[in-house]
Amino acid sequence: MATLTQIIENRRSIKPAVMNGQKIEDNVIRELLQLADWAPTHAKTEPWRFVVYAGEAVARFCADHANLYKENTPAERFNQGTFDNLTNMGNNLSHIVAVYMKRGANPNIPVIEELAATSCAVQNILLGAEANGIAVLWSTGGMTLKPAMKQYFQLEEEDAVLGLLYMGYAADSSKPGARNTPLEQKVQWHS
Ligand SMILES: Cc1cc2nc3c(=O)[nH]c(=O)nc-3n(C[C@H](O)[C@H](O)[C@H](O)COP(=O)(O)O)c2cc1C
Repeated sequence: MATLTQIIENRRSIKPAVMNGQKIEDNVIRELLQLADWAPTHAKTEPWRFVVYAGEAVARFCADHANLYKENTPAERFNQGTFDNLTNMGNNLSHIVAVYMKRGANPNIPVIEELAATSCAVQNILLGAEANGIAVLWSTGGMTLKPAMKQYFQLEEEDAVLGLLYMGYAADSSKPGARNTPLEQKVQWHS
């Protein structure tokens, strides 16, 4: 069994294009959502929300996503390749989990904390997926961050979509990672 350090270091973003069509059991997705639900949360607002697309709903969501792009893009900027990409995004994957932050009613908790907590929930999913040999891409592509997607999920003004998790299996999910900036340049250490 991999150690937590190995799981963190080995986790990589895996694009849907290299996923192989193999399906994840719904129960495994539920277990990953359970991990997400253990994220830290200031004042216990628990702002993370998930919309899971499985089975035939995957293709339906991808078609909706492509149509959102078409309906909200001026004709002169519309790109058929982008439309086709969004339409076909689900072809090789298993589940799509849309993640959004539901702004709580506690005004003492700033939005940044709700976003931070929801991001922690996503990382729990990513690490749980890595531990289970599941490939994931956290994507903000297409219409994910656009107002049209917020409307699609019927969100309020202060809520926010954080991303779409494209999940499946891939033959090689253990490519070495790379970081451009040495850690030393990101850390100030006072003692
Ligand atoms: C908030 C967020 C949004 C991302 N959106 C995209 C995306 O739209 N498309 C994509 O290919 N990768 C996306 N990624 C994945 C990053 O490209 C990836 O994490 C980065 O290249 C580092 O690689 P690693 O995750 O394998 O360490 C996103 C990552 C984060 C954290």
